[in-house]
Amino acid sequence: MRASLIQLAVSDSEPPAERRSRAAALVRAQEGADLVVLPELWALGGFAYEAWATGAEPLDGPTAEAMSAAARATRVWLHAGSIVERDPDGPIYNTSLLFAPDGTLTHTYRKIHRFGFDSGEAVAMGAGQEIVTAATDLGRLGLATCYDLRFPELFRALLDDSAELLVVPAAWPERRREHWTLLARARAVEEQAFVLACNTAGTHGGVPQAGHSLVVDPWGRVLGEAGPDEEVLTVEFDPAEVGKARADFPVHRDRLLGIPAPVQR
Ligand SMILES: O=C(O)CCC(=O)C(=O)O
Repeated sequence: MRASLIQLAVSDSEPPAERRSRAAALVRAQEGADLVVLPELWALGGFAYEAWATGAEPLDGPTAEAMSAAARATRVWLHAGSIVERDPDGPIYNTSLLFAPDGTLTHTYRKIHRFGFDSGEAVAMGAGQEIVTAATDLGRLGLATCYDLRFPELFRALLDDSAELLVVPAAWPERRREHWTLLARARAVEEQAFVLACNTAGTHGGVPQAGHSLVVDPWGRVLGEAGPDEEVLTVEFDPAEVGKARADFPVHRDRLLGIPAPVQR
């Protein structure tokens, strides 16, 4: 299969409507790909907190509409990164959108681990409550977003739901780039899965982004890695490698499903 990760440069100066058109054109340019991935919160900016309340949109809002049309025109599975979702009955969420090649929105995932400690998502957004995997003709996708990458138990839950291709849109800062590439590889090795990790480039909310989107195979090998700037990273691989890796090195068989309790002293 061929996957294209669109590492969009996100700035505070480009209006969201223009960035939407630009992203849609980039998706349409990926003809021949099977799966196209965009980063986290690329329309408003992952660190542009002050833009979220007014820019939040519903699941049939302008970003979803543009991405559905782009997926349909290009006949690709499109993981359109995430939007600031306005839930009419609740808070805002950081919600990822997956579109089928006919443009149908088949899955959404609300980010479970909110980043920011005492600011940003952690105070402004609701936390997702559901693990999401998606059966596709390419394999089963497991959905996670940015900061989620630091929580291996989420990825174990995705494995337990048969995920083979772990798709991680992000807005990961340059300051912690080493963590980004290291954790993407760690999750691939642990779950014996492909990791497709798509970051933003540029600077939003005053936070320079790391770029360096990457695709990692189930052995932890980096099949392709972007540089720091806007770029489309295209990688070809065989999803059947997941089953082969799990059969050749059946480490999951040795999982202790109940870790022994600590000895009381
Ligand atoms: O965990 C990190 O270092 C970055 C996470 C982040 O920027 C996010 O989840 O938006």
